[in-house]
Amino acid sequence: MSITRIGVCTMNQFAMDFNYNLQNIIESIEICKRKQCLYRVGPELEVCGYMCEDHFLESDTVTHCWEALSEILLHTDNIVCDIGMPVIHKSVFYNCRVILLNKKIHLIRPKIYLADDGNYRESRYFTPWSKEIEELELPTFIQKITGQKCVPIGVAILQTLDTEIGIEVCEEMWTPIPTSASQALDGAEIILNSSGSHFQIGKIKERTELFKDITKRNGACYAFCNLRGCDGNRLYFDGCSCIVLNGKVFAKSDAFSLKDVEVTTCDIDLQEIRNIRINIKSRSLMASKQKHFPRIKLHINLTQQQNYVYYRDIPIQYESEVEDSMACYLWDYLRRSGASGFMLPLSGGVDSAATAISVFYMANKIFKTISTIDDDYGSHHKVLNQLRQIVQDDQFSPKSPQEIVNKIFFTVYLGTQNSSPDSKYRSQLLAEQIGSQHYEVNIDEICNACLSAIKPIVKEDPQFIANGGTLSEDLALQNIQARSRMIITYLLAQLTPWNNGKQGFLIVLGSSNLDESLRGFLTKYDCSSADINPIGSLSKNDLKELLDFCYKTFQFSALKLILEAKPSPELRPLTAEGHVSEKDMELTFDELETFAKLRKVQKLGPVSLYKKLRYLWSDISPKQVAEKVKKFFKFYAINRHKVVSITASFHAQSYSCDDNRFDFRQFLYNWRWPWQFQKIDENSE
Ligand SMILES: Nc1ncnc2c1ncn2[C@@H]1O[C@H](COP(=O)(O)OP(=O)(O)OC[C@H]2O[C@@H]([n+]3cccc(C(=O)O)c3)[C@H](O)[C@@H]2O)[C@@H](O)[C@H]1O
Ligand SMILES: Nc1ncnc2c1ncn2[C@@H]1O[C@H](COP(=O)(O)OP(=O)(O)OP(=O)(O)O)[C@@H](O)[C@H]1O
Ligand SMILES: NC(=O)CC[C@H](N)C(=O)O
Repeated sequence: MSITRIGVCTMNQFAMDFNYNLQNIIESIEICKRKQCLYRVGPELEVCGYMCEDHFLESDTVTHCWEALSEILLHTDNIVCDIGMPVIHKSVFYNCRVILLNKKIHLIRPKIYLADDGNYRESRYFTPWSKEIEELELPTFIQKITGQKCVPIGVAILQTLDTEIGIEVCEEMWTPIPTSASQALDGAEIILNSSGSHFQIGKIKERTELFKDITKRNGACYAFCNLRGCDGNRLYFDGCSCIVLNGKVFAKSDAFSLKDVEVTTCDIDLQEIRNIRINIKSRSLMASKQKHFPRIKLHINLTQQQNYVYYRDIPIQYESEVEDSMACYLWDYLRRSGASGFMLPLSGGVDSAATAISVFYMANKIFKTISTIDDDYGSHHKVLNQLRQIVQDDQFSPKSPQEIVNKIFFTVYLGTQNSSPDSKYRSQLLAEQIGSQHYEVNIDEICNACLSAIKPIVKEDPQFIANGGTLSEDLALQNIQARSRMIITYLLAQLTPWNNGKQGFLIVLGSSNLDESLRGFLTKYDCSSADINPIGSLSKNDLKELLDFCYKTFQFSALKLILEAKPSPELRPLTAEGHVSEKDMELTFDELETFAKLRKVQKLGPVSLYKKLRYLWSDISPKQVAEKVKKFFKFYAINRHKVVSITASFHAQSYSCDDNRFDFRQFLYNWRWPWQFQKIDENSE
């Protein structure tokens, strides 16, 4: 047997916060030493954090990384430290791994395939490495510590006294022929992948399948090391690091945890890799033809492990990944923003209930963390201290998640003459069950004051359609209610801490969903304009699933009532048939979700989308399909401008329509789409 133990460090790094990141890295190295790991691997760009975006283009960022590295070097006695940071070589920026051992730098390994789709734009900052190994001259203050003038930079396999290690950086694993496959064929037994891989529904499963597949085909130990936490923007890195051997997951980090540093490790018997490889003949044939990678020698024996614990294949399943990721994201946002809590306009509908329940979910996670005293990482103390700082009470010791919610979460029902008693009741009941401090404010007077102000200008009082008015009058009367809600919410967010004798401000949460944003069924600069929107990339159906899951988990009766109610903006006079969103939108939420997926995930334009839907919606005639497709694109085009100014949303879905970072499309269209609609008409005859 040949046993080795690697320390895979999942780290919650904060973009551009060098002190905090360095402290976490040093802590992770010390934990690795305590756990007798001889190789410490960290996530992608961990020194400066990921996403620094255009800060990656500032040479200061790279200089600060070297400064931090000068301290990390002092902790590298008898342990290989594999550190992620940007490096400049011959005036070109590279996204690199820096391999340290015994106060020396042994290799700088730049990324060779950059991440450039979806949420990533790495080639805006970095250049992929495409050369043979070269020599990089170290900054003089580093030379003084390492005693080296130059170190190798390029792609190589690390050769220790007893095994060989391949290095892969995040996106390289997602390519059709991953670098790890070639390195494994050339003899690397352990592959280390350091990543900054964000959360999206279903992605953890997809990733794990890739690791299993790579190690099954080749026989290898694959250690995937991911970042954790809010990236400083809309993404949440889910952590979920793991160690996989020959197709089986042997160890994994806690998913969606509040730990800033976590070291995952397990004992790997390298003999198991060798035995498998020898016996796959087709692999042997391929390996015999594999191009040779240069070797970098590390004078260390990695198989010093005397004890051996055998691990079993661990299933990776997360049924609450959306709730968990949103909760962790909100916690990072809260503790880093300096705010003293959240404020939410709570309407008694699905959307704001989903936002509210994600704050409760966050509190529940905090409560569980601070109730677990025997955790190796001191998370109990760290999280409790952060919470005490936020609530401005150094004795605060909550006995339930509701007690936490009560200190940091404020909700407000903003009723008008068009609001129903049912929605008011649902809002108040949910607030009571989750523990938020709930207010009720009637905004009729504010709307009336606005209308009085323009009285001298307008020819007569505007009326709702139900009272004989035009569509313009009706929309204006709806929008003034919606916009007044936003103003009152911000006013309360600013004054609530002061009113409670506390310092600071509250973060205003928004809750407009994906379907309504795509269709433009929202008032620009109303309650959809907030500081941050946790649910913006989720469809109404996703949100209903989320509420249903939370209802089953927490048994809050308010959630059941909310799920049973018909979505309504309640902005028009109450009539017998009510003000029903789907009727107003002229499209159902199911239809909108289908459009969202086909246009964004499958990248279908109006004509291809129509052709696809003819088969998917075979129960209606091609003409009816054509009408729905044209209706959708008309509304989308008229309203796309609303998405430009929409609140930043937490990214959770592949079909998000976020115009600022994910779904780049113009916002001024010819909404008649004459060319495309003519083709659709020709095809539907
Ligand atoms: N091309 C363009 N580029 C930039 N801006 C453009 C523009 N076209 C119009 N605009 C601007 O946008 C304005 C129109 O947008 P906006 O003010 O939003 O108003 P609008 O789209 O006219 O009406 C809002 C709609 O959302 C519905 N709603 C509102 C609130 C809540 C809910 C709910 O479900 O709870 C639903 C409401 O029933 C109504 O159907 C124009 O008056 C103009 O100022
Ligand atoms: N009466 C209200 N009190 C407080 N906030 C409100 C009220 N009406 C609307 N809002 C705010 O405006 C947002 C948009 O309203 P919208 O009707 O789309 O959502 P919802 O009421 O949460 O859900 P649903 O669409 O299922 O009714 C709400 O999520 C809420 O934040
Ligand atoms: N940082 C990266 O290279 C990430 C890319 C990868 N496609 C992911 O989404 O996880």
